[in-house]
Amino acid sequence: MEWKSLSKEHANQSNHDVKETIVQVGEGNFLRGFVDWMIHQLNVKGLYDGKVVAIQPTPHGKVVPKLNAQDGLYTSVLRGVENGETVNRAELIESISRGIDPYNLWSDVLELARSPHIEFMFSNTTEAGLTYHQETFDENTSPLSFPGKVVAFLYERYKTFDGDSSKGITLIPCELVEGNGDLLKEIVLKLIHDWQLPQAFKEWVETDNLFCNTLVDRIVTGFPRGEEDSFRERLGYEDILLTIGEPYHLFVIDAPEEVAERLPFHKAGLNVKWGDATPYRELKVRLLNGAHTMMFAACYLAGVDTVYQAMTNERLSAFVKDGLFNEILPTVQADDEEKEQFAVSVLERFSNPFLEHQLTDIGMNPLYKFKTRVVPSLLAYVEKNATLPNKLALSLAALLAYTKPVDKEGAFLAGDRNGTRYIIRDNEQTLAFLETVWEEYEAGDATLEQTVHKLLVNTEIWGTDLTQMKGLTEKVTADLEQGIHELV
Ligand SMILES: NC(=O)c1ccc[n+]([C@@H]2O[C@H](COP(=O)([O-])OP(=O)(O)OC[C@H]3O[C@@H](n4cnc5c(N)ncnc54)[C@H](O)[C@@H]3O)[C@@H](O)[C@H]2O)c1
Ligand SMILES: O=P(O)(O)OC[C@@H](O)[C@@H](O)[C@H](O)[C@H](O)CO
Repeated sequence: MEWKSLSKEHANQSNHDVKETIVQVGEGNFLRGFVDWMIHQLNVKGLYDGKVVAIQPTPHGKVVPKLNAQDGLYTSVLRGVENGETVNRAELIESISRGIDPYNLWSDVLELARSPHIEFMFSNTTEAGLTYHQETFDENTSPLSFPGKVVAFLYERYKTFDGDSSKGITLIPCELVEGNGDLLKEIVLKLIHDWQLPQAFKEWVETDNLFCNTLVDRIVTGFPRGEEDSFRERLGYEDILLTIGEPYHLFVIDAPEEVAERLPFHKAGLNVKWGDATPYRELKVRLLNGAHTMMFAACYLAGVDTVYQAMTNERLSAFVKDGLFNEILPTVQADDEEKEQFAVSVLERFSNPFLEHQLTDIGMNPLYKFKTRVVPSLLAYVEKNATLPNKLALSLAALLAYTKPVDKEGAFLAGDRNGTRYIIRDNEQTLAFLETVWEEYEAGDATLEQTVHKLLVNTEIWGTDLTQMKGLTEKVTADLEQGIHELV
């Protein structure tokens, strides 16, 4: 049977006279399954009246054409257990009006910047996107970096409204980086300096625009590969942007009361907290993201593909629980009951049978994630116990095994699991370093222990010299020699 593609024919709300009030840098799974889903809830409940324009952050994006082909529509499916009940809820999300590819239609972005209605900017460009890149400014073309686009957008707005203080906007970045709002502001100011833009513009950015720190939490696994047929039957249309996630969500936004009034997520029954994100961040990044990062390589190399498969495998789930409860949890500074409860909820969320969270997806930029999400637990454990945490050390060995290249794969490297190729994705410098170090090993110019030493001594990668941790190089070498799948 031929299914119709999702389009405005299926919409419940009219797209006429829509007011575009939110600009969003990013169009990925997470934003669609989280922020845009939340704006939709506000619109539906009459608590907000505005739509989102999604801007593609990099020249390689593939989502904007799909979004526009579907008139900005897509379906969110939330699957899992909520308040003890199994839910499997599909909802047409109508909060996005359109997408813009700024590399082809930069003039559309500038036109948006000139709109008096714009009041918020959301973003999620991954940790790699929220970084400073030196680049030149040409008013007629899109800057390459995310912060560069923000500066160009704000500058156009500043000029259009002649520095009117009421035309500043509230920026709510969702990248999983500590102090994300402060960092975005810092990079924006640095670019304004680089580009020698007027001092008055800099002052307008600093005083009339608000940069908020946030913390986000929801597992969004994206498109349900392999389930296309059953979804067509269920929905009655073809949706190439179907977005699967769990029902659980938490959004912490550090912003003043007036922002909460303009964007009343909490009144729509959403789990949005207004205030300092720091305490939530520590718990979430160390316990949830830390456990994901600790488990992905070891479980993948042991032969399973998804988090759920790992959690339903006796040996692998014992590994995850041991690492989480005995090695990560005691090192996190938080109220005992609160952290225990959070760790229990993490295991429940990982055991969600309705989510197919691919371990290789969690393994994107794995060395960077290990540095920010696991190394703090490793260091704190050794400091506290004067001995190595067995499971975290094993997860480090697994990470090295996972990132050992066998080939190149476009701009990335390829790894091998018993004849199955997977892509090793990280930043350019990290990949070049891995390639060189492992080539020397393969050429017989370094022993395995010397290779592990070369990897662990790199402070750029780990944020610290891991060879200083007594016995770690030897333990990781021994684990690699024995084979990760034997040990987990
Ligand atoms: N998926 C989740 O469960 C989840 C939950 C919480 C937080 N997050 C965060 O969201 C981020 C995105 O996850 P996703 O599932 O939406 O992935 P995705 O692949 O669907 O989207 C990634 C987005 O980031 C952009 N991007 C990638 N590299 C970039 C760069 N160097 N510069 C600018 N933009 C860049 C892409 O163009 C795309 O818009 C993750 O890094 C993660 O920190 C994800
Ligand atoms: O999204 P990443 O790639 O930064 O990390 C992988 C997972 O740990 C992450 O997506 C979690 O599922 C998410 O952070 C839950 O809120």
